[in-house]
Amino acid sequence: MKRIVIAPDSFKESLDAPAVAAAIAEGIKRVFPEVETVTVPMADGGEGLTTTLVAATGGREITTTVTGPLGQPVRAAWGILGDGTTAVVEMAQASGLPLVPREKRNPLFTTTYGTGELIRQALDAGCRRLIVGIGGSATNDGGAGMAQALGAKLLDAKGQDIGPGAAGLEELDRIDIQGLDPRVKEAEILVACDVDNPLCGPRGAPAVYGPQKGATPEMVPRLDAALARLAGIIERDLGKDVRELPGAGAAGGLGAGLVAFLDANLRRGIELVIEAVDLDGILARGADLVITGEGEINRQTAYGKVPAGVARVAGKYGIPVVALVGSIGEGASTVYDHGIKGFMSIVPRPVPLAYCLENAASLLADAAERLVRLLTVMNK
Ligand SMILES: Nc1ncnc2c1ncn2[C@@H]1O[C@H](COP(=O)(O)OP(=O)(O)OP(=O)(O)O)[C@@H](O)[C@H]1O
Ligand SMILES: O=C(O)[C@H](O)CO
Repeated sequence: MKRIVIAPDSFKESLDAPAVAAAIAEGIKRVFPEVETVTVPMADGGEGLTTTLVAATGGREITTTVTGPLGQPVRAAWGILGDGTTAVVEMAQASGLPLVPREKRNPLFTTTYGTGELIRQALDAGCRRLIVGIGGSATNDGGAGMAQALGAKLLDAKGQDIGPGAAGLEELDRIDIQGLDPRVKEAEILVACDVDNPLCGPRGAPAVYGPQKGATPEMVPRLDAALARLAGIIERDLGKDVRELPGAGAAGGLGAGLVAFLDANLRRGIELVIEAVDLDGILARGADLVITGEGEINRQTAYGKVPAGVARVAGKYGIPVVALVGSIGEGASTVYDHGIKGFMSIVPRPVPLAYCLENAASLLADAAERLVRLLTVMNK
């Protein structure tokens, strides 16, 4: 073995993607110090997009204070990529679920206003190409708050600005985008969606992701009706039907709002990241092996998660792909049909999850060492 490309996702709640890649590289070097390890941290649209793209392109992060999901000030980072002109904004930084304490989670009231403020800051900095990562949200406002932060008017029947969250959408009567920040029109906005759900209905944002944000079963139809109301008024006042677009339902309907208000393009997050880090270019130079990974490998993995995306690209160059994972979930074996030749858990013995989360870096390095030792026995 001469060259190994390491292209993992983050392990949620334990390690970000650059740390996962570094730990795997360390484990390989213990056995094969002479092997070239190329670390390419990956992401989809959710948490970690900014760190990943900034690290991959040699860009920089800027930390600022914006309006959090409940209206409180929060510290949030956005990035300028290595090209100096592309901004990366991650909604989870401003409007993400971890920013709301469990007992306060209520998508009727949470807003994406802070995400709009981050977009405005990127425009202020002169960026006219923006990658907006959406996923991991605390919100269900269809991007209404984001649009308000950028100057759109969302008005109730009395001509007053509607309040925050899905509850505000219930009062929505009309939309006026005349006051929208004019720099939005000059900008190319690409959206990295972590999922491809439509806005409403059984596969829509409230039904599928509402409960994790604190929605009770009774609240879900109310949230769904609020987004349907927004979509209807968008169609009437802005002439766009955003309901069924894949990704419209990502981040509580922010996908739909970004298309409606900012004329953005929705993309699968993993595909956008593959392009941004030039995974094709890296693999075209050849490698003996690609190691990918994620916190839990399961049935979802095959549907556009990082390991499946990495395997698709590696497949073009005939490079075998294996995965190191925290947990092996239900349906994990479906990944064999998507180009992943094998996977191994980093868990060493029956230990509590908390131990694995805390010690993920050393467990990963040990597992990487075991993996490459196994992979080479037949070649000796
Ligand atoms: N170090 C670890 N050891 C064991 N299991 C882990 C570890 N880190 C994460 N996990 C498991 O992975 C789960 C998170 O999965 P993952 O990191 O793949 O994120 P996800 O929720 O599937 O989101 P996405 O893949 O879209 O980012 C955790 O709930 C936990 O069960
Ligand atoms: O934010 C959310 O609602 C989920 O991550 C799906 O996008």
